[in-house]
Amino acid sequence: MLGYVRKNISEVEYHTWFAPVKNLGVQEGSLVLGVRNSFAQEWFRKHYLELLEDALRSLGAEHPQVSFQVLPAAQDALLLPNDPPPPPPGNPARPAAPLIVPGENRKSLNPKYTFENFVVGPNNNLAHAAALAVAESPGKAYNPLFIYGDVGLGKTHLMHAVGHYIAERFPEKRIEYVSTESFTNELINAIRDDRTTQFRNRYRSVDLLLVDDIQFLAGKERTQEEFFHTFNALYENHKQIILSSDRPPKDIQTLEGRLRSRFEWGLITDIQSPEFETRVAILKMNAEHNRIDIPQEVLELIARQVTTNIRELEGALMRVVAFSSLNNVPFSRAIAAKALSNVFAPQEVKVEMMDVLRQVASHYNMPPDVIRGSGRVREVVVPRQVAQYLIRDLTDHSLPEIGQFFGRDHSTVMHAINKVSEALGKDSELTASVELLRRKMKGMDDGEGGD
Ligand SMILES: Nc1ncnc2c1ncn2[C@@H]1O[C@H](COP(=O)(O)OP(=O)(O)OP(=O)(O)O)[C@@H](O)[C@H]1O
Repeated sequence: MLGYVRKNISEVEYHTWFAPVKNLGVQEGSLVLGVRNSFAQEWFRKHYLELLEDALRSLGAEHPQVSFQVLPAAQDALLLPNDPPPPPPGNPARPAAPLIVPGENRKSLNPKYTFENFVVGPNNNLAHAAALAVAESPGKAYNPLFIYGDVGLGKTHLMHAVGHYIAERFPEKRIEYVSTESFTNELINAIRDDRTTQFRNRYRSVDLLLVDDIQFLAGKERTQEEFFHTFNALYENHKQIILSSDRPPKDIQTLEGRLRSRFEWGLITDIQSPEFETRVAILKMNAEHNRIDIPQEVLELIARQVTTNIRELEGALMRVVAFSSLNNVPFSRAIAAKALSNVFAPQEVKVEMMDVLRQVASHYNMPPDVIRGSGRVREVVVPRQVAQYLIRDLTDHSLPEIGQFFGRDHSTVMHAINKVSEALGKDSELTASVELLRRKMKGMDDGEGGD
């Protein structure tokens, strides 16, 4: 909603009126917004009601209703935004200023970005393990720790998690989190105002320095120079440095060689897009956090729609929640599909090997590991062959890759596929199973009719 509002009013207006608003949830079909005082309440009613209703409409609400409630003074004083404000239009989706939490040494950390709230999966387990190691022995384990990966995959989250962990154990340690953009701007201002000494002292006296989006150093010679000295000062004093980037150091163009080599001194680790199970687990955790009781199958539908960016995945969940509560209907796959249909083009669902195995296992009512195991009885061999056939059919994986997944060689897989192909159309039970599974996997069989 805020994203919509922000596009339609000036930045000043937005900051004056909308930044302090608190979401009090949906009550009897109406979205209740907490505002500071009765003056604001009146102002919102007069000037922003229609805009807010339009915003809800754009999110799929058919009969949007918004009301305003004055917050008690104490709540007002403690007012914290629930989420980082949305990016201004035109900028890539990333949170703006981090949230402020109490605790002297972690002022700039987002309270949500802790290890407890980080779901570990095959896509991020190495980065997670490295971050934990660094958190346990800062300045000793890997220095610097360099985390890279695409947009919205949890780099900032992991960095902050290290910050929280260290802040808790060592309240006296100074922790600084900064985006490369802010670092650059601060430096420019410091030079302009003749305050470079203060600037240097500030960054060279921290115990843990977290720098986000270090790829933006590319082409900025003066900032690189300054960062080089900051890096050296911290490194020599065994202070921990963690850097994030959308690409590994070797791919950052126009980065000075001496900086690149320093970035490679410690450990370089990447985060990949999460696979289906991890996406579902992240959604589940988010739902539990927000005390939303939402069926597993709905989470699975969302996880199939959004496959690459976790920020978007979370956005999709919130969209489904908003859609169903504003329209006062319970969660279902059909409702979720509807809520997401305007934003995410119904896509060919990308199926992964593990998805197929799980579906086949549940169809034949046996654990996935048994199907992948070494058993040779017919009850296991048939599901295994069906799984291999469907993986070949529905994914881009090669025979050797499928073989590896099942711990077998590619000729065994080829044999399995041939067996199933030959039986199709002859063995009616097998044919029905394969067709049912194929439909399920393509997301066509949602059991809800054509809603
Ligand atoms: N493994 C995870 N478990 C739970 N939440 C996650 C996980 N990874 C990312 N998230 C959530 O996804 C959102 C985006 O993560 P984050 O901002 O850390 O991404 P990023 O890689 O730093 O993105 P950018 O490149 O835009 O800076 C955050 O809300 C974060 O909490």
